[in-house]
Amino acid sequence: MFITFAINNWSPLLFCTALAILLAVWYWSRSQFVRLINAIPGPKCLPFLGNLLDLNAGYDELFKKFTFDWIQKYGGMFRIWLTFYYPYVIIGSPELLQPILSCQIIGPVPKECDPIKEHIGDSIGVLAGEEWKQRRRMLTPAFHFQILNSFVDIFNEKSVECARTLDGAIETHKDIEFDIMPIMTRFTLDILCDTSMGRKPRTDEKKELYLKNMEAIHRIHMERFLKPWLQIKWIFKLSRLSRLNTFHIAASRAFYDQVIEDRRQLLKEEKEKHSNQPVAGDGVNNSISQDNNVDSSRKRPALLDTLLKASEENPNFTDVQIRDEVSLFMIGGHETTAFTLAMFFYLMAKHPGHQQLVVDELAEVFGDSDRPCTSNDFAQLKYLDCCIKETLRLYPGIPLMLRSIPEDIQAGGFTLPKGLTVILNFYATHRNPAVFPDPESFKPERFLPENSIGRHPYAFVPFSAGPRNCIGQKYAMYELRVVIANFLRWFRFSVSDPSAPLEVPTIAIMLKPKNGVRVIVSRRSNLP
Ligand code: HEM
Repeated sequence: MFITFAINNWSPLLFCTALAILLAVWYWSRSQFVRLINAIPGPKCLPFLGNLLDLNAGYDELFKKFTFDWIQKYGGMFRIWLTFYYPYVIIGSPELLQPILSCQIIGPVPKECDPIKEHIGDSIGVLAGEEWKQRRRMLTPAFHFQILNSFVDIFNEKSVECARTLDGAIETHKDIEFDIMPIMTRFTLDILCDTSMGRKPRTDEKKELYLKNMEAIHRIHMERFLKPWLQIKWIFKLSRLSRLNTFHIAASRAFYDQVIEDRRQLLKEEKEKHSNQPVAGDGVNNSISQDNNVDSSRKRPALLDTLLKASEENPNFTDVQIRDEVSLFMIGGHETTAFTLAMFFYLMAKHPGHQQLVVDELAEVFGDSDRPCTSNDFAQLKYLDCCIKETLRLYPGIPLMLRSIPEDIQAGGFTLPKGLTVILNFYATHRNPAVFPDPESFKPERFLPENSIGRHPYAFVPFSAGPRNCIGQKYAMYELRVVIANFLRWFRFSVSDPSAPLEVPTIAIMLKPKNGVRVIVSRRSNLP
C-alpha cells in the first residue's frame, strides 16, 4: 500500500526528472563539442554506456587495445567514450602529436590527474599558464650544464657503491638470473638524493620506507584510474583506499620535509661561517661552492638550493610549494632512470653482439684505464647513445601522457575541441612501423645520424616535446651515460635464453616490468 501511494504521488516527479535527464543528454549529444569528437573514428559505442564494457578489461588488455589494436585499426588516432559523458581521444602518431605538444598555451592538467595532485600538490607538473612559465623559469637554472657537470662525480662515486652491491648479488646468485630492478631503484634514489637534495637520506631504513610508500601510492592511483567511481571525491573518501592514501602521502611528505630541513640547516650553517667573507654572484650556491674546508658533498650546489634561494627572495614561494616541487623531482627523477637503466642492461643481455659493440667503443675511449667517465667523453660514446635511445624507444618510462586541450586544435583533418582530454601514446608512437621498421626489434643503428635523416621530430619523444617537455632530460642523459659507461666496463650482462621474446612491461602510471628485470651478471674487470 505504501508503494502504491509512493508511485501514485511521485510518478509525475519521476517522469519529469527522467524527461529532464533525457533532454539534457539529447542537448549534450547535439553540442558542437560532442559532434567534433564523434567525427573522429573509434570503436562502436553503446547508448549511455559508451565504450565502458570494452574498457572493463584490466590494464594489460586495455594497454594493448590503446597501443596496438585500435591505433592500427583507426590510423593513429581514435576516440572512446566512458559512458556518454567522458570522451577521450588517444593519439599515437608523430604528425598528430606535434600540434598538441608544440602548442604554446600551457593548459590546466586534466581532472583525471587529481589523484596525483594530492601527492605532488601544486608543483610544476600540474601548474598552468603564467604560473607554470614562472616556475619553469625559476627551475631551469638548476639544470645548467655546469651544475650537471658537477654531478658527474656523484654519478661515478655512486656507480662504485652500486657495483659493490651488484658484486654481493653475483655472489648470492652465482650465474643465475636475478632481478636487478630493486638494486637500480635504490641506486637512482641515492643519486637523486645526493644531487637534488645535497645529502643522502639518513638511513637505508628511511629509504626503504620511502620506496614502500611510493609503491603503495602508485597502486592506489592506478586503482582510481581503472575504477571511475573512485574518481568521485566523496565516494573515494568513504573507501579504505582513501585512508591508506592519506597515510602513505603523509609519510612521504615527512620524508621530503626532513630532506628540506636538513639542507636548509646546512645552508644556514655555511652562511653563518661566511658572514665575514665577501660573497660574489648568486648567494646561496656560491657560499657553499667556494668553501674549500667543507667536504665535497656539501660544496656541490643541489637542485634544492634553487628552490631555497627562490623562497629567500620571494616570501610568496612557501615551504609547501618547495615540498611539492621536491616530491615531483623525487618521483619523476628516480623511477624513470632506474627503469631505463634496468631495461638497458636487460637489452644488452639479450643482444650480446650489441653489448660487445658498446664494450669495444668504451675500450677505444678509455683504453685500459679505470678512470671515471667525464662529460668530455660523451661526444665519443656514439654507439652507447644509440643503444640508450633504442632502449627509450622500446621502453619509454612514461608511455601514456594525459593532456587537456587548451584551445581548439587541428590534427589530422579533425578539430580537437578545447577542454577535451587526450591520451598521448608514446609507446604506440615509438612502434610505428612506417617510421621504425620491424618496431619490436632492438636495432640501435636506427639512431645513427645517417639513419635518422628525415625522421619526423615527434617520432621519438620519450621525454615528451615542446615547451612542457621533461626538465630533467639532460640530467637523465648525463646519468645514464656515466653509469652505463662504468657498468659495461666492469660487468657482463647475459640471459639464459636470448631467443625468448622480449619482456612486455605492464603499466602503473609509469612502465613497470611484470616479473622484474632478470639478468645474469658477471664480472668483466676490477673496480677502480
Ligand atoms: C629516463 C628518464 C626520464 C624520462 C623518460 C622522463 C620523462 C618525462 C616526460 C614524458 C615528461 C612529461 C610529462 C607531462 O608533461 O605530463 C616529464 C616531465 C618532467 N620530468 Fe622527466 N623524465 C625522466 C627523468 C627526469 C629526471 C631525472 C628529472 C629530475 C631530476 C625529471 C623531472 C621532470 C619534471 C620536473 C617534469 C615536469 C616538467 C613540466 O611540467 O614543466 N625527469 N618527464
